[in-house]
Amino acid sequence: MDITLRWFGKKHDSVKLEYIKQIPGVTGVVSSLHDVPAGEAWKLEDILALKNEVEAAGLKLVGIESVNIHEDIKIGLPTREKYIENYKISLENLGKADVHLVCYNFMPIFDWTRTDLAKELEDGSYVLAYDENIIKDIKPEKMFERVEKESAGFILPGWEPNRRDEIMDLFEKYKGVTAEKRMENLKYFLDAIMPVCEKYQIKMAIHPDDPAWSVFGLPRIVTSEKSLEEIAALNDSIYNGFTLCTGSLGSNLKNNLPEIIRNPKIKDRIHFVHFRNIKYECDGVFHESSHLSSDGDFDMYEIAKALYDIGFDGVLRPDHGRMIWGEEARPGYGLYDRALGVAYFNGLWEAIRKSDKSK
Ligand SMILES: O=C(O)[C@@H](O)[C@@H](O)[C@H](O)[C@H](O)CO
Ligand SMILES: [Fe+2]
Repeated sequence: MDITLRWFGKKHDSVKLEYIKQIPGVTGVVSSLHDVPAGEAWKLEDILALKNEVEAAGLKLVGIESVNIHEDIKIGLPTREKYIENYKISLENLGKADVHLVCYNFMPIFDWTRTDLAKELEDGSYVLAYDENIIKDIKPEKMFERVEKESAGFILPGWEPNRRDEIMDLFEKYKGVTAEKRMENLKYFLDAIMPVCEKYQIKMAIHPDDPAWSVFGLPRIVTSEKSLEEIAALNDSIYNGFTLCTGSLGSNLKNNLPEIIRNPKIKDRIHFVHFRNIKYECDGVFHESSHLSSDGDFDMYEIAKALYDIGFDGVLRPDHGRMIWGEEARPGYGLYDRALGVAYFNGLWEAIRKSDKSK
């Protein structure tokens, strides 16, 4: 297994690769070409430059998070052909650069949604939080203002200010695009790219919708055990797989994470794990918590145990962390609490491994 951290590149991240390297057990990072807009083909030289930079710090570039999908592919417009071709070129170049994991999502218009990027907890730490009551009453354009104001000067994935103008136009384009249609569009995309993934052994890992239900009236399709089963069935290739993001999928408390991990139709397709915990305050209102089971709603031991039991040997990373010890960084992506998350996971994993009587 590779334990990694997400790194946004020198230009977009306050966390240094050298510091990531100091976290016990971390072998690499997942990163992206954050300046390439969704839909454009990635150049081999740019990928190699990123890879060299990571390797110079003694780490591996274990995967890409994310190669984003152009909205026309998600909507199923005729123009998708061009963007799918570009996606295939990006994959090919990643394969040539020896990168074999790609995380992506199929969320309409927005990536993850939060209503508060710096909610202060009792202990003085700051966390990302979600309140369905606010989302219910707010217009999407307003969300941009909210996010921009609170993002400490960093650009958040999916909420790039230059996307604001597209938003209303996109809402129009999404009208009438049902969940079923979106699933078909995902199949169309997967069928087109899988031959390239097979050729270069690139594991595609779709990220669940966050939160795991529809927001702003836009249907979301990666929200439950059933939807993961459906996605696995869209294309039989093992390269059509998942990012098991505990915090996203688990935001719907009906989703039983250990059970989903053990599901025979899903388990071999889990290529990437985002390991984190959340805490519900009341219905529809939650905040991200420290990784510790007792601080949140998930039993992190049971999640790690399920991963151990299925023989998980892919890539794992802590997902978001709290902002602690006065750190200033991208919301959710400070160094300190994510490093604590890694240490905690390492402890769980060692204990599970050593108590395995069958070994
Ligand atoms: O919540 C996060 O920060 C990430 O897990 C997602 O933004 C994730 O990178 C994307 O959805 C994957 O495309
Ligand atoms: Fe995630």
